[in-house]
Amino acid sequence: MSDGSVPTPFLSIEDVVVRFDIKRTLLDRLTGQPARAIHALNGVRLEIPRGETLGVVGESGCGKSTLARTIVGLIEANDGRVMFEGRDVAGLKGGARRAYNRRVQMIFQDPYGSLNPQMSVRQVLTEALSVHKMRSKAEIPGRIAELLDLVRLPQDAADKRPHEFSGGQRQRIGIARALAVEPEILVADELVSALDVSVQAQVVNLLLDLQQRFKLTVIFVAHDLRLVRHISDRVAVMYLGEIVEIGETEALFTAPRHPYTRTLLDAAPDLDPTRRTRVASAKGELPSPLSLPSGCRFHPRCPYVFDRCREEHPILKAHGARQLAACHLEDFSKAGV
Ligand SMILES: Nc1ncnc2c1ncn2[C@@H]1O[C@H](COP(=O)(O)OP(=O)(O)OP(=O)(O)O)[C@@H](O)[C@H]1O
Repeated sequence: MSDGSVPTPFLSIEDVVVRFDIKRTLLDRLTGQPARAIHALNGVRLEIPRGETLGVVGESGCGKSTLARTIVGLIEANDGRVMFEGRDVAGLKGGARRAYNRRVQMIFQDPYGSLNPQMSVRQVLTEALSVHKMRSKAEIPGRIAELLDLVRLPQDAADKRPHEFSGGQRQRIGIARALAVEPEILVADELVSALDVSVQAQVVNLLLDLQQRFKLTVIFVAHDLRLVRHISDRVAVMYLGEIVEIGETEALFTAPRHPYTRTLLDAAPDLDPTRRTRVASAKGELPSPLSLPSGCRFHPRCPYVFDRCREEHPILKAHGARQLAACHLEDFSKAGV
């Protein structure tokens, strides 16, 4: 509590803006082209309570990975703040910063790329345990055995190297490495998208078990809506660097409040569309993040567009107790097209 009455949010993302500047070429300079930037995050605002699993979905290029990387501190925001237990992460120094880096762990899509091929699993885990001084030297072998059990790998895995494992097993090693430092938040960016479908469910169920066992807060970035529905308490839908809808998982999946969410759900083959009223879908391609549309960023593709959408940027507003959506229509599913 900050003043004895208002609870301090566990993790809050406050109007975060991230731009990637594009280097001007010689030709750009000669032809007087102005400097340009990719607008990857355009004012993302989000609070994540302790213990929640938040799914983050949206088309490729909408800023999911940028958001994940900004939360763990791999990308610095141009504007806005990431607040952890009421403190601005950008301002954390020394021991406080190291503590944040330990408490918030990222698991990457490609464990092969993030695991040193020369190191055995034992060395990988020993390194993780030593960097953050999690255990004394004498305690490390016991902790490694425990971690292998936790991610359901056999004990002899400790002396093997990454190439001796399947993709799913490597992903378990990545999870064990993250767990070694006893994090409170796990940020999983496309954790299973490189794996076979049959293996995906096993790894996601493992994550779900670990989340419950250690009361972890999980940010689960994924394309696969079926998996997101399975694992998440709430889901945030991103479009062109903004959250256009956020809500409790079942509410959002059964009665989406933003036309873009509906488009995403309609495009997912293995969700049951018969439970939703059919409405019109988005048209066209995702606009370039180099030059954002005016008003509602979704308006050029929205089947329900009207004048206000072209001019006024909608903010997230409540639809009942369980959802927020940034759309000028009160209820788009009742609008005529
Ligand atoms: N390091 C970078 N330099 C320049 N542009 C970048 C960089 N990282 C991301 N971008 C751009 O920022 C935008 C958002 O990318 P991001 O990877 O966050 O989207 P995403 O939703 O995670 O996509 P995907 O689902 O394909 O991973 C894209 O236009 C992308 O090309």
